[in-house]
Amino acid sequence: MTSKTSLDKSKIKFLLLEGIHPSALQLLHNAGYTNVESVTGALPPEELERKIADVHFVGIRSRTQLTEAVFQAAQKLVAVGCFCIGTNQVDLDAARQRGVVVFNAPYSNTRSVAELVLGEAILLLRGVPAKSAAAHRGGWLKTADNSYEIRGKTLGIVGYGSIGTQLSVLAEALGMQVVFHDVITKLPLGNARQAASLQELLAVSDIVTLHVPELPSTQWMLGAAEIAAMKPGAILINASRGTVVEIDALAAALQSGHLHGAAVDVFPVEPRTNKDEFLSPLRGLDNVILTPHIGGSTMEAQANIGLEVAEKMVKYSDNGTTTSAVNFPEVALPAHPGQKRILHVHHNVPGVLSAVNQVFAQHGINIAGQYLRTDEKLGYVVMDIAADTANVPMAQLTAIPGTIRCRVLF
Ligand SMILES: NC(=O)C1=CN([C@@H]2O[C@H](COP(=O)(O)OP(=O)(O)OC[C@H]3O[C@@H](n4cnc5c(N)ncnc54)[C@H](O)[C@@H]3O)[C@@H](O)[C@H]2O)C=CC1
Ligand SMILES: O=C(O)CCC(=O)C(=O)O
Repeated sequence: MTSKTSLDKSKIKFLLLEGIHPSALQLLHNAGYTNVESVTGALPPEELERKIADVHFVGIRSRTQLTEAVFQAAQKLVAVGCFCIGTNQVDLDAARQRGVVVFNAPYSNTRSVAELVLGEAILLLRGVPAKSAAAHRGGWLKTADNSYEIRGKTLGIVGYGSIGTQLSVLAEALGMQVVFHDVITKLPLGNARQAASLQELLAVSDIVTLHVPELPSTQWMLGAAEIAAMKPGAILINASRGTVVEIDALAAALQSGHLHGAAVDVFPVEPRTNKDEFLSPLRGLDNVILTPHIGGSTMEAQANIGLEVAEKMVKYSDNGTTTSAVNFPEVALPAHPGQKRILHVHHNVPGVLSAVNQVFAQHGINIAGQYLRTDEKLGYVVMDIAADTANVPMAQLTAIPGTIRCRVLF
């Protein structure tokens, strides 16, 4: 159980890792948060644990692993901003157990990923990666053999969410037939159709592209058997997560000629910084486009993500708003000017709200506004009380059984 009173804005420390776009820094500064440290790459675990000890807000992308040990070291942390879609790099339960809110940007780089995948599909169907590699070595592979238009080909999309559906629309505009597989029954856009199973999708697709999150159920979902079930001469694209495809099985299928080509943006192990060496069994295969996890790395996407996630962190810091948090009940209590605001985070067990209200009643403190939201594990209540309340009974509020964190915001 922890309790603290809000700090002056200049004392609230932000740590932004992995080269987050300057739009985030600008937004934080404009909102009065000037104590911001920006770091280009991801930090090694020990350095991260040391650095995060006095940080209130941390911003990361996909390479920083926020583990139980990191949260243990981050005693002052109140929120995490994932400047990306995926949140698999964060131990969301460890964060929630400590009352740490996690935000992300669920849509800002969707279009960038969809465009890259489509571009790669066209290049691979024409054998461009291999022809380009040969030309760099002085070769000249002028031939139409094994070169195809994208028009009329079948695109198999695994994971028909934000990226999958965006890609579906773009692919149909180019004359492709779209078939998708999802664990949920989804409304097909345009002329797309939902396959009865992953096996059916693999059997009919000329290009298979993966857009599922990293989950226990998606781990290694494309292994040797699934790759063998793809059409001979098909193409595989993975811009989801590196744990979705068995990379050795993919390398073998490319070497044997079963697959015509592949584009891979995400890997089971990725270098932490741009100075670290990239190691992969796919290196040296000319029919493979290898990219350094840049599916969402466009100036447009990064600038928008910077604004979106920084704004979410500012709103949480300024007034306790958790709208669109990924691990927390969503609360947005309108400001009641001139009043004190208290945040109380607790385990979702019976009686906590009633105990909180009893504490205020005992002290004759009237509650001007109160908003409680719960999920299956957590309760989060934001309360406004009269500004002239001389002493907020923090010790009593914090002592209520089930309390995780209680603080006076302003
Ligand atoms: N390469 C890159 O730079 C980027 C990679 N990504 C990755 O792409 C993933 C997908 O992003 P969004 O489309 O925004 O996510 P989303 O959550 O909108 O869609 C994911 C879809 O996958 C489905 N799904 C989940 N488990 C499945 C399974 N076992 N089989 C079939 N379908 C399953 C879900 O029902 C959902 O429809 C992200 O979770 C992230 O890991 C996202 C952005 C950039
Ligand atoms: O841009 C990044 O660092 C990560 C992009 C990504 O994989 C995501 O948004 O989930």
